[in-house]
Amino acid sequence: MIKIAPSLLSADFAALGAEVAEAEKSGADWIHVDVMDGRFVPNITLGPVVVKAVSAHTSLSLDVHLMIENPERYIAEFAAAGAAVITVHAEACVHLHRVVHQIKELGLLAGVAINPATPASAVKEILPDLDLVLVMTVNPGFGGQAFIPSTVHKIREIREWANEIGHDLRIEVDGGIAEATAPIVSEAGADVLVAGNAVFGQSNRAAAISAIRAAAGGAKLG
Ligand SMILES: O=C(CO)[C@@H](O)[C@H](O)COP(=O)(O)O
Repeated sequence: MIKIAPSLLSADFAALGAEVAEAEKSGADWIHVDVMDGRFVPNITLGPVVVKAVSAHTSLSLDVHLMIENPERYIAEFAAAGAAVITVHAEACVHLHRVVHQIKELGLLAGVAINPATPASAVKEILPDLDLVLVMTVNPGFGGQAFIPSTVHKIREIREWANEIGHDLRIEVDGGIAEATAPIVSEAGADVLVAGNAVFGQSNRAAAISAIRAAAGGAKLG
């Protein structure tokens, strides 16, 4: 089943409560929360205080994507704030296995993200321990960037590895996902589609979510 996770980065930051409530009403499955520190990525966004505030306005799972250095220092705080999924970057974690298990021990789903220039092999060894792999389809830091097609083969590779070991892995994609790119990533094996501009940038969010879901689902059926 495809999940659509609208990214808060493209929402109205002055009305986040209303924005997540509307996304839920419009058919979103998860809410994707982009946490940026101005060091790992060249942008600064929000922290656990905002995650907690947002969690009061939705019953959907909060899918927290940590684009920060030293994520191990903040995992407990994001868990307490209401995160259901926490994803850290392979490039930001020297002790990736320890960080992944820190997330799982808190009862959350654990994800690892890889940047466009990072090979899929960066997650191969730890794949059995993961609930989710996030294949970045843009360089992290900003919404509204163009999808990078050369990232797609990594989705396929990771899906094959997961199938080989019989592991029920979620593969998430993030960056430039819209009606046109959804079938490409879905056909390759992605099943959680993050969409910022293609949902929150549209006036009719329900129509935007169903168009992306239909495009992705069509590819799977085809
Ligand atoms: O993590 C990021 C960017 O670093 C994303 O979640 C963006 O917010 C996606 O935005 P669109 O490309 O879908 O507009």
